[in-house]
Amino acid sequence: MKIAVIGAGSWGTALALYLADIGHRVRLWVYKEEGAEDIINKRENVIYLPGFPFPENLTPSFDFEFCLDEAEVVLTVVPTQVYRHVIPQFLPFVKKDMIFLSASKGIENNTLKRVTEILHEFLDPVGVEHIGVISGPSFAKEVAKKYPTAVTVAFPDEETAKEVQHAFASEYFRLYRTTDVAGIEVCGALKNVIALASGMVDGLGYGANTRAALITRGLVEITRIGLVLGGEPETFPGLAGMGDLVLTCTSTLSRNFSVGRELGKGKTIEEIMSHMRMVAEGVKTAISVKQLVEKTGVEMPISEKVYEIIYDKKDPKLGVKELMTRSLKSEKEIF
Ligand SMILES: NC(=O)C1=CN([C@@H]2O[C@H](COP(=O)(O)OP(=O)(O)OC[C@H]3O[C@@H](n4cnc5c(N)ncnc54)[C@H](O)[C@@H]3O)[C@@H](O)[C@H]2O)C=CC1
Ligand SMILES: O=C(CO)COP(=O)(O)O
Repeated sequence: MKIAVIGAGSWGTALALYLADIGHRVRLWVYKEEGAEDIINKRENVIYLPGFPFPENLTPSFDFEFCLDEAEVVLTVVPTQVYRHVIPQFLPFVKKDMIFLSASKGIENNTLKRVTEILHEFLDPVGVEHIGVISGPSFAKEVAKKYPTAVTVAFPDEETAKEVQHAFASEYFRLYRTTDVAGIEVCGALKNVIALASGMVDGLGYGANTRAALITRGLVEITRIGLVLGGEPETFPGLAGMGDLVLTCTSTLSRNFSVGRELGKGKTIEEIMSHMRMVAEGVKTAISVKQLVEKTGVEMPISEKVYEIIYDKKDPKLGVKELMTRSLKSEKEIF
């Protein structure tokens, strides 16, 4: 297949390398920023994913027209909050039979749109029919190292999901398919906020008990809002739900976990972000979650606490205490 990957961060690059490795023709759009010329000239992502040279069927470029030319699949992998600025730049080169697939994990601030909803806003007028999402437990570096990985691909119509599933699968990258686009996207976005909380309790010096409680109750919280936002119940225990939640809540490879850990140790978000070039989507998604709670009335105590710690500068230790001393509940209560 001819594939355009929009966004040469660590995940866009890992996916581009992977898809080239299994024989597709891949063009990788690179955002023009300091040092980005090196990615093109050295044919290696020396900024975001060093150590993995590009094969000959993977071409990095700053030019959208070149990247989208003849593309059958367009994989979008930029940070959630910049989609609205990036899409208009490639829109003139979109053809209606292109398949769009988001690999980003977040919810846009203020509009509270999932990434495929942002894509629909721009691509529906062009007549693009197939817009889906790929998500699941998948650290870029581990995919680049070809470690066996399993993710989920979702499209509203099963046939397109099946087509992408088969085109993308290999002996070290396995895909499951579903039609639950909303559920998959909500899982991918919200696990980042819980991963921040998991990092915080690690930074505070708490142990495995605390982390296990957080993951379990985090999944309840994700399920609760996910169902309200149209997700299907089977999605939440799956790869994009429980799978990715466990991955990012337990590994220092996760940027969200790592940022949470620094917050737990007492640093402010401003200090942490000042020397971080990569994106930790949960930091912005926490704002969307607060807005979602206000809009829907759904209770999301862990995520709300993450917001308060980041933005209201609440002491993380106090945050944990407040969570632990909430009114006592039945475990059967989801809502
Ligand atoms: N890194 C990973 O292991 C995984 C990341 N993701 C998701 O992929 C998405 C992209 O993240 P990463 O590839 O990790 O990025 P990254 O954190 O490695 O790099 C940031 C990327 O954002 C780009 N960027 C910054 N400002 C921009 C702008 N104004 N316009 C266009 N691009 C801009 C940078 O050029 C760079 O490519 C996120 O939603 C993330 O949650 C999903 C699965 C795994
Ligand atoms: O989503 C991811 C792995 O599935 C990556 O998580 P981080 O963005 O926290 O690094």
